[in-house]
Amino acid sequence: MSDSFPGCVSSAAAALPVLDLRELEVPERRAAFLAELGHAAREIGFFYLIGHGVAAEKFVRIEEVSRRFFALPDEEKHAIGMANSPHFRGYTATGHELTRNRPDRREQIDIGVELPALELGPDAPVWKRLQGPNQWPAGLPELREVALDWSATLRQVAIRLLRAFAQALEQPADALDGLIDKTPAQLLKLIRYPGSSDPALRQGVGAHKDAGILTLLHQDHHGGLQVERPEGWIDVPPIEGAFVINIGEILELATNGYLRATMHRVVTPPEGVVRYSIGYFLSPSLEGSVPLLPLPEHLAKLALGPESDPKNPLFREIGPNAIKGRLRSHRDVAERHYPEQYAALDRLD
Ligand SMILES: O=C(O)CCC(=O)C(=O)O
Ligand SMILES: [Fe+2]
Repeated sequence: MSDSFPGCVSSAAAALPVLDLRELEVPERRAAFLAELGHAAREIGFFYLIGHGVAAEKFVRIEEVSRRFFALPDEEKHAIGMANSPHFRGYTATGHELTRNRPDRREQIDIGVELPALELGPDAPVWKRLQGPNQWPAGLPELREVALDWSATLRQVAIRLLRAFAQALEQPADALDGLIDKTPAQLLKLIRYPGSSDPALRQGVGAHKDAGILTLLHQDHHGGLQVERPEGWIDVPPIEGAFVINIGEILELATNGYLRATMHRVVTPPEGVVRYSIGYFLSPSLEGSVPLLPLPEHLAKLALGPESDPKNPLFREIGPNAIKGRLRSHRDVAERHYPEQYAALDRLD
């Protein structure tokens, strides 16, 4: 796929490290695992994870329910359109999500933590409206059980990794727990990328960094994910049963840029091919703010400072950051539910 893109470097799977989470529990392998984890997250910001313990049946169930969801009639998907939801949950049709102001060629459903909406007075901070129920399709009742089970399972893997990161940075294992110990937040996205050979429709999802703490991605066998490296964009080919893990901007901020949130994108598959992927994003509790870890001197001197986009600076307070990102990506939700913020959006661009 890469040869159709100038400046794109092709790569073997081995271009990204493969880490085995089982090694964390083996006393004589543990130190080496933590060193590899720190290295992968610092140098590349992306790696494959095997030995994560997620049962093969769970992969089968989530893949199956994802395909069945996208195969529902359009009316059923549109009935749970994200524009209905001030909590940014539900279905987004192809072309309706923007990355850097350009439409992505993918359809998806966003599923967060299933909690009731908060009762809010007029002076409540606007980000408190992010909490609320998901939208579930009437024609696929199993989606709820399977998606919430997958999210709960991946949350445990993500938390194990977060604690391993803390230790790789020579901190106590719970040093980053403050990010997640208030109201839980997370996002599960079931995604479908329809193929096209039109060069104008190459953007499956445009180049971006993930906004959260950590992302665990399950991709099907088609490929299309690419990561930015100093030498150009490299392919991240699928490895069966492995998650692709990447660092989000929150972890970059908490480590003063020692760990890296790396740019990545998805290239539209060729005509006649459909790619499915499932992203689990561990998000910080909205009420919190991002700590700055007191890294030991020998690590601190390697921290680059967070590479903040001047057009989109990051706040340490999590709630305001989270709502800003969602409003920019989903203008239809902004227009319908956040008119005041919608009117101000262009000034942010
Ligand atoms: O679908 C993929 O492979 C990656 C998607 C992604 O990067 C995202 O949704 O943030
Ligand atoms: Fe991403």
